[in-house]
Amino acid sequence: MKNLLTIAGSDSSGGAGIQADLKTFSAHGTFGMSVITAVTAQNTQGVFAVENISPDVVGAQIDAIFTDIEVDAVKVGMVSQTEIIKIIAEKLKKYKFKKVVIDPVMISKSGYHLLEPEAKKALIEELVPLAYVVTPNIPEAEELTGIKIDKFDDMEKAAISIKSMGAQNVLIKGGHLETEATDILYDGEKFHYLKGEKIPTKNTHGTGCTLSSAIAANIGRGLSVIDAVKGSKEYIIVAIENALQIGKGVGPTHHFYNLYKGAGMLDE
Ligand SMILES: Nc1ncnc2c1ncn2[C@@H]1O[C@H](COP(=O)(O)OP(=O)(O)O)[C@@H](O)[C@H]1O
Ligand SMILES: Cc1ncc(COP(=O)(O)OP(=O)(O)O)c(N)n1
Repeated sequence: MKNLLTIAGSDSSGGAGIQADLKTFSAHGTFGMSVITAVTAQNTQGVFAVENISPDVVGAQIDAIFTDIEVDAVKVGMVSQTEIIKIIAEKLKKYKFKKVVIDPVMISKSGYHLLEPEAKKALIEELVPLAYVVTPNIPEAEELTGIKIDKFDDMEKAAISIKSMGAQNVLIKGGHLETEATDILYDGEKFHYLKGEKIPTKNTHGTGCTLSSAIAANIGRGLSVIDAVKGSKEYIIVAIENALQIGKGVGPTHHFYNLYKGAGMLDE
């Protein structure tokens, strides 16, 4: 059994954040653990309140896990404040932990700023350099790089720019493209296109969280970056195809074990 850790915010409606990550870890046959950075009051229609956890308690949660349990991979999601980002970076360095997937969550689909604007600098300087894989969506890649993204060429330029910030591998997610959902992985040498058709659904709450935690699970299971990302792309497609029409707004992706066919997991 592989042990996976998510460091992220709680989504009360269960579609994104810690809850999506833990469901994804379970669906990948791994044991999920969580360090909670913030509690959000959220549903399919929006984010209504956020309470950040103190940096000391975030740090104590990380210590509690790393001093006791072997961790195979970490995913970092919502981290709203500079001091929270700093303590996470400090602890990942202290435990010399390298298999880190960073989802640079900034604004929810409903438009709420999950990253306080003044914390962007710390995200770029402290966390992105620790990423084995960083997974911005198009608006996040634009915000990180200042590059306006209209076409694949711009996604490639943004990936090069984010790689130069210190991340080892950059996955620019294409869920915000108009006509297709093609993601681009840049490993410093090659661009790998993960082609995807746009599934006609409004129920895409938690797609970014689901994809990044699937990548972390696959890396924790020992897959190469490209195989981890390919398997996760298969996983997110099935999770979106089976997304749930619950609530009055944007419904969540759905995870269950026997839907998963990516990365040969069912053969193990
Ligand atoms: N309607 C869709 N059809 C198919 N794939 C999608 C759709 N929306 C998002 N995706 C995929 O979901 C993953 C998450 O991407 P994205 O939605 O851009 O992230 P975020 O939730 O961070 O905004 C990517 O692999 C993207 O291509
Ligand atoms: C607590 C929490 N963390 C992250 C997000 C963002 O989720 P994401 O999958 O990137 O996209 P949306 O669900 O916002 O569309 C969140 N909403 N809440």
